[in-house]
Amino acid sequence: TRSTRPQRMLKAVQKNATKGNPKSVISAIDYFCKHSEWAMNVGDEKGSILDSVVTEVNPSTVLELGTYCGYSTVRIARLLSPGTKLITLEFNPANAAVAKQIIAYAGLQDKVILVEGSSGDLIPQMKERFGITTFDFIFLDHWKDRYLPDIKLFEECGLLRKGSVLLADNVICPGTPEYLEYVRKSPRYESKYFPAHLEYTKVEDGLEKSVFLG
Ligand SMILES: O=c1[nH]cnc2c(O)cc(-c3ccc(F)cc3)cc12
Ligand SMILES: [Mg+2]
Repeated sequence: TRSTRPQRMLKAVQKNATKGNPKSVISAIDYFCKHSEWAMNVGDEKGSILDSVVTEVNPSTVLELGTYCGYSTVRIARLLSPGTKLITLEFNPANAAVAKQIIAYAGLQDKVILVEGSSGDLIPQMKERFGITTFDFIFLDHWKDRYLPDIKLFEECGLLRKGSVLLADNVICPGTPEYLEYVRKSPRYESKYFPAHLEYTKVEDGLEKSVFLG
């Protein structure tokens, strides 16, 4: 039967990237998406903004919502301090299976905890299952309709502390208007918009960085 796009992306990584070299894995995926098949990775333009925020925060506890094929997982994990791990949640088992292999190809498997399941179910389990007190950095990149309920879940579960940074992809395209209104209006967040474009296109999109004020 016909392969899937994530499976073809994995083949492109195995063919064109160097094992153990995260930068080459990132480049191979971007090349595949620019020249072969578009895919919903955060991409290199928004990815550079992601890199700069991760570097600035230098987080000890990291959560990613929406692994997909592991592109942003690799981008984040390659920047983490030794001994720091990131937890990434993926709803789709087939995507998780590809992501696991791409993360391993980059040599970052020891810095990543990949968990299959829905964010709504898993967020309340973070403390008990992974010994998390609060998250220093959260990357929201799963499903636009989950951004608002999930940020409220973070608050309810006491997973945010003064200075926790949330970075959200796709706030313009596909768009998360209710989430944007919430973080921009709430006195408990300091929000900033980073304009960019939808990955591998000229369509407007951007990242919203929101700092929890406690
Ligand atoms: O569903 C998505 N989850 C996470 N990231 C996404 C992302 O970066 C882009 C898109 C997307 C954007 C335009 C389009 F025509 C089709 C899909 C979806 C997701
Ligand atoms: Mg995205």
